[in-house]
Formats: sequence, C-alpha cells, structure tokens
Amino acid sequence: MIKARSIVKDYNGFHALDGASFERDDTGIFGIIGHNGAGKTTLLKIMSGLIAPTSGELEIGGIDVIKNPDALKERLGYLPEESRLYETMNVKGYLSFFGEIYGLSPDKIKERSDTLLDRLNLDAGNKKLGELSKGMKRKVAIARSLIHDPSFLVYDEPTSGLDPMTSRYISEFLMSMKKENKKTILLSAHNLYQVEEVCDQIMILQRGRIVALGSMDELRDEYGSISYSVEFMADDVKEFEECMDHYDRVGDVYLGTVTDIESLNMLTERITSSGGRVKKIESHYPSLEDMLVQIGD
Ligand SMILES: Nc1ncnc2c1ncn2[C@@H]1O[C@H](COP(=O)(O)OP(=O)(O)OP(=O)(O)O)[C@@H](O)[C@H]1O
Repeated sequence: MIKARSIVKDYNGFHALDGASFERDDTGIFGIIGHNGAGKTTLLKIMSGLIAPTSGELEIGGIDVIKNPDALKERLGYLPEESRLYETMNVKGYLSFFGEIYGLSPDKIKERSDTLLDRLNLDAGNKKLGELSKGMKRKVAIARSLIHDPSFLVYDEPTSGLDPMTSRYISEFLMSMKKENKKTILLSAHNLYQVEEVCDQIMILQRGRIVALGSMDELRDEYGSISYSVEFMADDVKEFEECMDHYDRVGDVYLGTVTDIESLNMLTERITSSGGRVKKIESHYPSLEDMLVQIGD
C-alpha cells in the first residue's frame, strides 16, 4: 500500500508540491503526468526517499519513507530522468560495480546481468558506456536499476528521447515485469500514449497539486466526454444541421460530430428519412492528451 498524506515540498518558498495526498494499492503500474514543472520529478524523488518533503507523511509497503528512507533502498530500483553512466566502463563491469554495492555475490551478479541484458535485448559487446547509443544507455540504466531485483521501481521518464521502437520495447518490458515478477512500477512520462497503454492508475499533477487520480476509465468518466463522428451524404444538410455540434464538407461527403447518443440517433434518422445515406459512424474516446489540454497548465 502507498499512503501519502499532505506532502509539501518548498524550494525557497516556492511550492513544488502543494499538499499531495493519495492512497493506492502497491500493485501495477502507476503513471504520473503533468506539464513541465508540475512536480513529477519532485514527487518521484520523495517517494524514493532521495529527498525529504518539507512536510507530510509517506508510507510505502509498511515503511515510513520519511523517517526511515534507507529501509526502502533494498526494495527500490530508481531510474533518474538522466542517468550519468561511467563513460569508460563497459556494460558488464558497470552492472557488476552496482551489484557489489548491493552486496550480491559474483555468481548472482553474473546471473542477474545475463538475464537482464537478454531481456532488454542489449548486446553491447565490449563497448564502453560512452560509446553506446542513447537507447542502449537507457537500457543499461534500466538494467542497473534492476540488478538487485527490487520490488518497487521508480522510473522518471523511462523512454524520454528514445525512438519509437526502443520506447515500445521498454513499454513492453515494463508490462512483462509487472505481470511476471509482480513488481510495482511508478513512472512519469510525457509520452501520454505510452502512459495510456501501460499504466493501471494515472495521476495528473498541476502546479504541485493532484488534480486527477484513477484508472483511464475513471479519468474519462470525470474529464472526458465521448464523441461520435458521422460520415454521410445528403442533399440538404440544413434540415438537420441543428442535431450536430459541428460539421465539415469534403466533396460530396459531410463529416458531422455529436457528443451524445440521443443526438447521434436523431441525426442518423434524419439523414436517412431525408433521403441521405450514412456511410460511417465512429466513436472517439478522450485521450490523456485531450484531458491534459482540458485541465490546462
Ligand atoms: N532543487 C530545486 N531547487 C529549486 N526549485 C526546484 C528544484 N527542483 C525542482 N524545482 C522546481 O520545482 C518545480 C517542479 O519541478 P519538477 O522537476 O518536479 O517538475 P516536473 O513535473 O518533473 O517537470 P518536467 O516535466 O519539466 O521534468 C519546478 O518549478 C522546478 O523549477
């Protein structure tokens, strides 16, 4: 269970977090989104025990993270927004170095490194970290965060700046870890499509405050409304234009939008009764991007 109560973080009087309170089961993938400067990194660092809040209470899996941040370390895999890797080390040397810090035996380090590099599809040979591509470096940082097999992962922008293929690979990797290893994953991302796809729960932060929290379905219920687009042909659109929120014409075809099912039924009935023809109806669910735009910054 994650329990956060009235978390405030001030930087010289500026509220980076302004009383964040929430409770969640510590299972699944939990995404934190919000505009630049909303407080995502600050919240992730507090939840990792890396910085202390100015005030508030935080308990993760029975650990009081504020009073006893060190108790979380063994269970925590933290991926910062930008990881500084030791440029002159090779991948295996780097993972061994961190494995030793966590007190793993050489055999265990080898087993964990081999598994992780295989799962992440990362074969860097003997290249030095400074010679790797951005995507490979991100995978190394992810492997490092997992070397001690932690159960609680905090990932700040795991796929930022990566190409779509590598991002997709990492998304799938996160989903498989959740499923197979029952890990709890907390992540922040600007890639809203990725958040929609992988996260079970989503928090929207706005200027240090939580403005929404729930599953994608719950957020849609609260912030979005479904809309329907109707592609049709008709001789005289004036007869039913009041049924639509708006419409456009492209050649012989009209594209009308309505936002409730009654209007949709009325529109299709009037199109057909006036001799027109409905070609296609599509429903559109609001995306996280639509919601963020609606919430504003
Ligand atoms: N060490 C610091 N000293 C002063 N202000 C800080 C510090 N760290 C963060 N802030 C401020 O706190 C606010 C929240 O920053 P934070 O990095 O948590 O936002 P974010 O949502 O992660 O942003 P981004 O999406 O751009 O990474 C910002 O206004 C930032 O300037």
